[in-house]
Amino acid sequence: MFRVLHRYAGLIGALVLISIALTGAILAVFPALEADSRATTLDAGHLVSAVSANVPGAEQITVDDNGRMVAVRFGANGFEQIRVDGATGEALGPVETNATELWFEDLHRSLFMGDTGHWIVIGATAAMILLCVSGYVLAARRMGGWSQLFARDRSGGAGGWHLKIARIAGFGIILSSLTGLWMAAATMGWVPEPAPNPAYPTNVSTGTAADPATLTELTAIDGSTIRAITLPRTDVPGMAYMVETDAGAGYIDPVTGEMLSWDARDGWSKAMDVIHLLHTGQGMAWVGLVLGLASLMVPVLSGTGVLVWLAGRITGTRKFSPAPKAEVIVLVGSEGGTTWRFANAFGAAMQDAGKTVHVAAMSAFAPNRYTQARQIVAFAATYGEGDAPSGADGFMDRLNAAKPLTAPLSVLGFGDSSYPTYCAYGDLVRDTAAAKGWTIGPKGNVNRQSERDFTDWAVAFGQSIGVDLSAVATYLEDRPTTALTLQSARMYGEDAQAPTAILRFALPRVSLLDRLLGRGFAGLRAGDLLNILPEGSKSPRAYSLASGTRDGFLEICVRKQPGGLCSTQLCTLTVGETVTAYATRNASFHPVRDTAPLLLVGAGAGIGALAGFARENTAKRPLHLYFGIRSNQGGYPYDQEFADWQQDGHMTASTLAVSRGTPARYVQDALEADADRVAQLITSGARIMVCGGRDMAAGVRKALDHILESHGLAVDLLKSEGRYVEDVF
Ligand SMILES: Cc1cc2nc3c(=O)[nH]c(=O)nc-3n(C[C@H](O)[C@H](O)[C@H](O)COP(=O)(O)O)c2cc1C
Repeated sequence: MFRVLHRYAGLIGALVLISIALTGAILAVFPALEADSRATTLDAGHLVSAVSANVPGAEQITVDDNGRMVAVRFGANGFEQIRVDGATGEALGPVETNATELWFEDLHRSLFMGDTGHWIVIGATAAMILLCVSGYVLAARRMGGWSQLFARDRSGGAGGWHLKIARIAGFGIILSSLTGLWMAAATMGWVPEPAPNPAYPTNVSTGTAADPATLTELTAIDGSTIRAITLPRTDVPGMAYMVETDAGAGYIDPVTGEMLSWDARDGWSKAMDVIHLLHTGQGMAWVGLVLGLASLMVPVLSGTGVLVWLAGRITGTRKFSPAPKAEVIVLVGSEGGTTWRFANAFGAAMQDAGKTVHVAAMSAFAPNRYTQARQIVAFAATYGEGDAPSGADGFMDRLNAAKPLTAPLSVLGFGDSSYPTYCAYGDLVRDTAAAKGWTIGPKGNVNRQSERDFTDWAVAFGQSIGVDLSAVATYLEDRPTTALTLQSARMYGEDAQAPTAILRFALPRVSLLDRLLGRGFAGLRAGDLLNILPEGSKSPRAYSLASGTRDGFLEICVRKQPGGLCSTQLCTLTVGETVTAYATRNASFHPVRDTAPLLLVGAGAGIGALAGFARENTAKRPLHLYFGIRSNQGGYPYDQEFADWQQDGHMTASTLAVSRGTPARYVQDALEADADRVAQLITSGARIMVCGGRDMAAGVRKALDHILESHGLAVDLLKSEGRYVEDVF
């Protein structure tokens, strides 16, 4: 329901909302431009005396919300409004209306359409509130609960920006909209006007009026609190000063200076003042500027929102049911995105078999919404050392907190059997659920996105509930792949039986849509993955990118594996030949954008991503590299670049460990040898990124634990703080 509300309220109102928001943002600047620094220091009596002397015939003195003081008198051409210097009471010249401000005000309040426009604006403002509230509900679901609303979000593209901006700007937009609606209601007379209303005195003295600067009650009023003073007419005896201040309104006798009647401003009227201030910023310019900034985000949010919606339509995502209506809940724990392909295929096959299906990220796990669920299925990928993928953020906490449902939970793990922690996260989910009392459905693992593993499990699952899913593989939409042309190849380490190639491919043309949606080959960064489909296999192999889209080429570092299908094909590729590939994001292995030093540790082909981080380090943050290779005879990968980058500041220092050199040492030995410097870097806040083989990563963890022990730190602690990340293969 919230998704439909959010989508349609947004699409219908987008243009009107953009116009209201932009004009609101522009109007918010006027108070800051117009704020009058000549606020008065005089009391009301001396002010009236000075203004009367400078503007003969003045009948009223008013002060607007920005402190501009105006004297009004009846002259030859009717009423005249004269700006007055609050500090001296001197006349500054006729008031000039700001035509631009009036134009924007008219557009903002009624789209130049009078009452009809006013109603459209009221409707659109209400839609804006619905949009923000439904948006917050969706954001909380996506982040895994309200307590996680502001947790770090690693998604990129239009959707990522939409979420990041909306979470912050939403509060300002809601505040502006609510106060705007209230003011519109007040204009329409739907809320009582709370102005103070003192009784007109009947006992005003009729003698000669005294100099206002001598009237006790008038001079007792602080001039800076005045909103308006109406002066008694000299030709009509028995008239009193009418004074309106921040505190209330009353009448003062012009002869005796006595306060004849007074009506204090009540709480209601003060609340209206605050609402007015919050909406217009008048009287407190910075509030206006903050809210104006939030309003400026409305067009950005409309644009990114439309792109998210378009992306769903263009990729042809099948329409699944909302969670409370679905019999089958499919939850996806993915990092690189490939698991979604299987989940969507499974969901579509189940739907065509007559089931109502809901497909969502594991991070959106909300068991209390699964009121019709008969089956819950989790497709869970594994990362790092058996860790959860980012798409399952918060899942385990909620599983632990939830009461088991009667619907059984089936877990299909996605992983790679070359990892010792093969599908470990899927196993963890299954074991935890079983321990909590959930009934566990058919289990299975999918190795390297094997369609056969997937089909085997799906068929077994279907049988368990009486549904034929033997054709599930036909629902697998293939990812769009691209032919990449090799531009250059550099080979190293052939003497040491560790052939490693740096392959540079031409960046394919990136469509505008991909660029806007941040997908395909658009917006890639070093550390993202280039998935290559070797000839003769449907199973892609992922290589870390050593370059980003901005570099204008795609570079990977490949270690030739004995008998390896893909690495052999890549290492024998010649310039001008092509490979079939697609790219996926690996946001958990991007350097966090801050100024903390980077400590990069890697070995073998792991140097690719690390070299990419140095290449993109245009901000020249401190960057220290420890890098292990088998032999440096005849050079090693990126040897020339490292020298250049150290010269131009992209890299602070690089330390090489050669396992078949003299002295023979691994990268962890190099870290131990530099223990003091390493400890100093980490204790001063460095972020550590490790890339390469599993054994190397385990050795590095051990060495760092040893180095950090005496400093009260450990790798696990750094990991939990997000300061230690690994990309291990
Ligand atoms: C950096 C990285 C680390 C991985 N770590 C593991 C692991 O520890 N255990 C495992 O079984 N699979 C591991 N895998 C394999 C993925 O789980 C597997 O490719 C999965 O299908 C990816 O799904 P996704 O694209 O939806 O995230 C890893 C893959 C990458 C790229």
